[in-house]
Amino acid sequence: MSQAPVVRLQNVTKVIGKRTIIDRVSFEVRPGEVFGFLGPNGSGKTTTIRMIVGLMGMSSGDIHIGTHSVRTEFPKAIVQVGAIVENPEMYKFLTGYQNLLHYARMNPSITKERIQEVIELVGLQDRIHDKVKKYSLGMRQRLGVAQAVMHRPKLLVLDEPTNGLDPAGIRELRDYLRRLAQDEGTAVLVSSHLLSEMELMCDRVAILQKGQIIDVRSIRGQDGDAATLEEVQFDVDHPDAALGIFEGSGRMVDGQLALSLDRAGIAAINRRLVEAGINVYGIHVKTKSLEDQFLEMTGSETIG
Ligand SMILES: Nc1ncnc2c1ncn2[C@@H]1O[C@H](COP(=O)(O)OP(=O)(O)OP(=O)(O)O)[C@@H](O)[C@H]1O
Repeated sequence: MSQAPVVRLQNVTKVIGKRTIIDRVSFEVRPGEVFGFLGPNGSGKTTTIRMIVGLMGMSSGDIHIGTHSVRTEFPKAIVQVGAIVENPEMYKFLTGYQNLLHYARMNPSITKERIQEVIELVGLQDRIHDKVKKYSLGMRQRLGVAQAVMHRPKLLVLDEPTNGLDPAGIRELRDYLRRLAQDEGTAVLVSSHLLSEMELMCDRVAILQKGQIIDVRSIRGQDGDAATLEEVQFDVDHPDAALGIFEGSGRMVDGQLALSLDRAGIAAINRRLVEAGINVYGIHVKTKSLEDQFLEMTGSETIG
């Protein structure tokens, strides 16, 4: 909790014509965290990701990458990002290695040692000198990730990276994304419409529905075990002020501040509210599995 977020969305909104496609979306991803952006098809994941990487403008709100605003300091913000949003462009008649060399030439800070490092990171060392046209989808994706992280971005963004992968490919993707987060401290943001995949891969997930974040919660404890987290509502006299303190992790439910917390978290949040001069009249704990919540909120057809 103490580390400054790598990416921070604050009330990001996108209006197209008369439709609000993205409605006040706020969340943050911290260094070394694999963060899932989960929602049914059409909920607005791609639109949000396109705004993060500057492929689309925001109607209101802001996104910071580190300390730089995507709105007002785009060049400084985007150099800290590696992304695969559409299919990565690869030269199929070149080898994987030649493709990486080609991209490395555009950035003088990328050394041969770094290229070797990213190849090992994504586990492509045995096939890197084969032509890309011989690669499976999973291998092409690894090459795409290797290319996206060569310049050591603080944030890696992948839109629906599990699409088309078989279970083994998904497991491999999970393993190397976790390695990247742990070894290099990269913050990883991945979108998916499949809860089962997000649960395997992510530390935390935000659930998006109809352009709104309806939940942000942790999936793993620091030791890698599933954390026992609960939805906790704080009945307070100034809910808006309380929400302001926990922007990014808190949300408003029935006029009350709601957060996903473990037992220690409940006590800590209560203390912070009181210290901020906010009166707490009640604390309500609701235990529900992520799957239960996701089903309830978005309908069963989207569960993988
Ligand atoms: N340029 C656009 N003009 C109008 N509507 C748009 C535009 N782009 C996206 N939308 C609408 O915004 C909503 C969110 O789309 P988006 O592609 O972001 O969803 P998604 O969660 O990524 O879904 P999927 O997984 O199907 O790609 C959809 O209802 C879509 O029709």
